[in-house]
Amino acid sequence: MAELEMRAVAGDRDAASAWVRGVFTGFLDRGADVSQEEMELRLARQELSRAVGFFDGDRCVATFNSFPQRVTTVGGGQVSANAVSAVTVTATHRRRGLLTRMMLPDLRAAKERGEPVATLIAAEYRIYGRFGFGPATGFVNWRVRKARSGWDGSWSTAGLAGELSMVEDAEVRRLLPELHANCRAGTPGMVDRNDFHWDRITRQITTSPAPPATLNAVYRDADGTPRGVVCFTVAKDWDTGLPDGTATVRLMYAADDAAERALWRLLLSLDWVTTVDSGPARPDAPLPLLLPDPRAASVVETGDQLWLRPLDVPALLTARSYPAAGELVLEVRDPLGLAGGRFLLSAGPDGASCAATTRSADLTLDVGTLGRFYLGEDSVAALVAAELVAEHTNGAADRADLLFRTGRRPWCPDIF
Ligand SMILES: CC(=O)SCCNC(=O)CCNC(=O)[C@H](O)C(C)(C)COP(=O)(O)OP(=O)(O)OC[C@H]1O[C@@H](n2cnc3c(N)ncnc32)[C@H](O)[C@@H]1OP(=O)(O)O
Repeated sequence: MAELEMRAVAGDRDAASAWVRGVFTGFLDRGADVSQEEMELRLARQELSRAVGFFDGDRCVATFNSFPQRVTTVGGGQVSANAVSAVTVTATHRRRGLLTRMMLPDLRAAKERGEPVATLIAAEYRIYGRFGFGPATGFVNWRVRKARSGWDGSWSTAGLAGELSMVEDAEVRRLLPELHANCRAGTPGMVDRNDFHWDRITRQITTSPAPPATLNAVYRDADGTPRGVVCFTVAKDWDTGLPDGTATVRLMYAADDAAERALWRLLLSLDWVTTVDSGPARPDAPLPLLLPDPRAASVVETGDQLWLRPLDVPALLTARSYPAAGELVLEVRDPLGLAGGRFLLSAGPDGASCAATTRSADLTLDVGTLGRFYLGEDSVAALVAAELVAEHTNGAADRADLLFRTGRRPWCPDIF
């Protein structure tokens, strides 16, 4: 087979259309199903300025995109990121290095632009570690069997400090940008989204695969300010003559604890529903502890969500806050030669500095491993136990945990 060449698709309508169909094929959807209307929407509204692909004749057989993103860090700051998305290589062209040929120049360009980190949501665990990405946030999918939970039919949403109301899709669309921004501000690991995304997930525009039609509820605090939203589906089941339905959360944003509790309470108090499936929920959601018998909530699945690829260690480490004072010398290995080196982090509640140093290292780790604890997700001591971090100074892992760990775990509810 002749050597294929990588091309940018921005500004070339035919190439961009083939690229969109290539993404569908690569994700095992039918490119032929992209309607003319959807193609026009995607070409007009999808951020394709950095999209590249490999073409075999007219067919786009490999796709890759990246776009600017803001990620909330610990302490509520924001870091600029290079978000990687729409990575596909069609089955006919896999394992010939096409992904590698798209990824490497993109990471180098992000580094040149000065973005401290690249991000993605990994379809499969084993794809991206080799490129220096590490999983930085996780999720837990809970299944609550209400009959086991202490539920006696009397649960309701009475007595909340605020108010819940059912709303239609258009109202969710109207409220989502502000709700999401409020939630994002206090949640390390959350990323910004654009209007195209909001239009799609609230079905204001028709795209495929279509998001499921949902029931929607909004929680407003005592001042009437929207603080949370849940969109859920209900599979009704009366086969046995008794109601045995399942409610599944498709989207939930809560800007504070009261909103989060209220939304779970609504779901748990739905009549006809005997099972509540949380979908990929924040890993430390209060859901099980809201139940008289938390064992009624069983873990269906756990997994990783946002992956981080540090590109500039000092810029990244100084973009978050630290609850304690301390110093740490990190030897960061980067086989791709983008972000490696030995760095001294001097951190404290009033700020942090980080710069290259010749001091001997306390800890040695691969660049992707930094992604694992940067937002407070993994414990460094546990990473030492797993031999993902080497500890050279006694107590250095514990010191790192005092600096990096957070009260609540980071959380990225969005797939991009
Ligand atoms: C951010 C996102 O968009 S996530 C979505 C990722 N896309 C998908 O999952 C769609 C289906 N899969 C695909 O499209 C392709 O298989 C891709 C994109 C994952 C990989 O593309 P390829 O061009 O085959 O990857 P490439 O040939 O560059 O592989 C580089 C290395 O990664 C390895 N690798 C690639 N994919 C996988 C995988 N799924 N599991 C394990 N290893 C993998 C290859 O074996 C190769 O290893 P080597 O260098 O030791 O030989």
